[in-house]
Amino acid sequence: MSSEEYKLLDTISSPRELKKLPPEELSAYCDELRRYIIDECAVNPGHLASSLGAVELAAALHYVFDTPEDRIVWDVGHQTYAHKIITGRREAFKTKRQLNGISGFPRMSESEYDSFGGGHASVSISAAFGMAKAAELRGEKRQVVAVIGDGSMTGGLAFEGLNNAGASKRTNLLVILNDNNMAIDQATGALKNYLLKISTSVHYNRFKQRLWGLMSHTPRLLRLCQKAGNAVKQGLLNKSNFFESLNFRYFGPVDGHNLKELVRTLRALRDIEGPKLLHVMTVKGKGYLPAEHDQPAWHAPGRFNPDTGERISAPGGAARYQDVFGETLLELARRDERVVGVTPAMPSGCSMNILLREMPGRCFDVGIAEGHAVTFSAGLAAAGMVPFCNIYSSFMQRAYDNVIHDVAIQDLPVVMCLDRGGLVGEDGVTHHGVFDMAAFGAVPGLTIAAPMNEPELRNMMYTALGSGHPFMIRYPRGHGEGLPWRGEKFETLPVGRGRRLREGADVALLTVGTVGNAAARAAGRAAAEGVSVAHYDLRFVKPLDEALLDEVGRKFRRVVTVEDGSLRGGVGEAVAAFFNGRGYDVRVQRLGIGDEWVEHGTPGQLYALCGYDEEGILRALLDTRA
Ligand SMILES: Cc1ncc(C[n+]2csc(CCOP(=O)(O)OP(=O)(O)O)c2C)c(N)n1
Ligand SMILES: CC(=O)[C@@H](O)[C@H](O)COP(=O)(O)O
Ligand SMILES: [Mg+2]
Repeated sequence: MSSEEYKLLDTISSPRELKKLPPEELSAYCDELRRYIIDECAVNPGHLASSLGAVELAAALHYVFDTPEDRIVWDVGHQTYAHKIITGRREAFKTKRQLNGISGFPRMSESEYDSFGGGHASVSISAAFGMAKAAELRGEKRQVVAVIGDGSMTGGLAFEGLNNAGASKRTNLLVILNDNNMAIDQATGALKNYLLKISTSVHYNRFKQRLWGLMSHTPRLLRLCQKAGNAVKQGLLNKSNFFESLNFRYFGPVDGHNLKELVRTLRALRDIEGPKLLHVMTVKGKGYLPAEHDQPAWHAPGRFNPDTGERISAPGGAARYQDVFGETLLELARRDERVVGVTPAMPSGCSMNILLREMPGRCFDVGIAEGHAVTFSAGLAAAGMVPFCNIYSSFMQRAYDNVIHDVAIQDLPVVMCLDRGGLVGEDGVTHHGVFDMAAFGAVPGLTIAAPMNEPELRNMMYTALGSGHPFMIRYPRGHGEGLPWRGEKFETLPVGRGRRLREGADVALLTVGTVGNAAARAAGRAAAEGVSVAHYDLRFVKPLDEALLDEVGRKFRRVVTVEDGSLRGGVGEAVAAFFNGRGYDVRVQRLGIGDEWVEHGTPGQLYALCGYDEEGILRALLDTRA
C-alpha cells in the first residue's frame, strides 16, 4: 500500500493525537495500522499474528488511558507492533529486529511508553502489580494495566502474580486476558478448557450481554451491575469463577475487535478500584486471512507476499538442528518404550511436534511452564521413564533450581535438550542462549554436551539415553553442516572425551559445539598464512577431557578457545583454570561473549560483533604469532 493511503497514520503519531480522533474513526485508524503492520512485516519479518490480534486492544488502551502516565505492561511483548506505531515509532518500525534498529519487544530504554521490557512470558501481572503497589505507596493516581495472553497465563509466574495481587483490596490493577485460544501452537491444559467454557457458555453470555447493555456509564451503576452480575454468573456457570475466587473482579468476555465495546468497557473499568480482570476474546492473525487460517505458521512467518499470502522460504539446505532433534527423538521413542518427550509450549519451535503427531500419548506439551517441565520430567524419570525435555536455552533460565534440586541432586536420568543455545539473532537480548554453559557448568553430576554437527547431535541423544544420569545437550538455532545423519547407525560417544580434528604445531584451538565449524575453516586459512593450528573439539563442556587438556598443556604455549556463550564462567575460563592448576605455562586467549548484553541483528552480524565469527577466530589465531 502506498504511503498516501495511510491518511490517519500520517496525521497521528502519538497517543495524545489519537485521543483527539472521533470514536467513529477509530476503526478506520485500526485498519490502517493493520495494513501497515502487514506490509512492513512482509519485507522485514517479525511476530505478525499476535500483533494483528492486538491492534484494536492497543488502540483502545491508548485511547482510553493516559499513557505514559498510566502504565501498560505487555506480556512477552510479541504483540506490541500496533503499540509501537501508535507511540511514535512508525518510521523506526522499519528497522525492528535489525542491527541498531528498534527491538521486536518492548524496551524501557526505547520509549517512555514501554513501561516494562521483556520477551519472556508470564511476567506482566507481577511487574504491573509492583508498579500499582508503588503508585499506591507514593500516593500517585495511576492506572496500571497488564495485558497477558491465554498462553502466557499458563505460566506459574502469572499465577503467583494473581495470587499476590488478589489479596490486595485497593491496589489498582487491571489485568487484560487476551484470549485467542492459542499459544504459538494450540493452547493446552486445564486453563484452556476452563477459558473455553466461560467464553462459550450460552446462558452466561446472553445474560452478560443484557447486563452490559443495561449498564450506564456511571461507575456506581456499574458496580451495582457487577455485584448482581457476579452472583448470577456463579449460578449460571454453576461454580465460582476462577479469577473471582482469587479476589479479582471478573469482567467479560468482550469481543477484542469491537472497538466500541472495548472503549466503553475500559472507560468503565478505569473507575473501579482494586484488582480486576477483563477477559477479551481475540483472533490471532485477525484481518489477514492466511494468518487466521494457519495461526502457528504465521506466529513468526518470515518474509511473505502480502497480496498472495505466499511465504518466502529461505533456499533449501542442510537440516535444522531442531529437526535432527525431533526426528531422532521419534526414532529413539520407537526403539525404547521408556522414552517420552516434554516441551513447555514449544512443540513446533523444537520440532517435538514430530513425536507429538506420531505418539501423542508419549509427548507432553505442558504449557509455558519451564520449571514444571523439568520437575515433571524428574517425576517421570523417578518412575522409570527417560524423558527428553526440550527447552530453549534462554527459557531454561526459568528452571535453574528445578535442574539443580529436582534432577541433578536426585541423579535422575532426564535428558535436557537446550535448543537455541548461543546467539539467536533477531529476537535479541532476551532470547540469546548465552548463559547455559556458565550456569549449568557449576552443577555437580551434570553431563553437558555440545554437538558440532548433525550426526553428533544424534549420537549425543543416543548416548544420553543410555547414560542413566542427568544429561544436557545444547545446540543452536538454525541449520546444520549438511552431514549425513538420517538413518545412520547410532554410536555411543565416550562421555567427557573430546577429539583432535587437526594436527598443528604453533597454536592449539579448542572449541565446543557448532562454533567449531567456523573455527575449522579459520584454522585452514591460518595454516595457509603460515600458522600451524591444532584443532580440538571438546564435545563436552562437562566433564572436561583432562587427558586432552594435558596433551595440549604439554605441547603448546599458546591456546585459543572459542565458545558460543558467556566467557564469565565459560569453557575457556575452565580450560585456563585447568592449565593454571596443573602448572602449565600456557597463554589462553578466550573468544566468546563478554560481560555485556548482545542486542538484535542477524546471527552473522552478532558473531562478528562479538569477535568469534570465522574472521574473528582467524585474527586471534594469527595474532598469537606475536
Ligand atoms: C518463558 C517463555 N517461554 C516460552 C516463550 C515462547 N513463546 C513466545 S510467545 C508464546 C506463546 C504465547 O501465547 P499467548 O500469551 O497466548 O500469546 P499469543 O501468541 O497467543 O498472542 C511462547 C510459548 C517465551 N517467550 N517465554
Ligand atoms: C516471542 C517468542 O518468544 C518466540 O516466538 C520466539 O520468537 C521464538 O523464536 P524461534 O522459535 O524463531 O527461535
Ligand atoms: Mg494466545
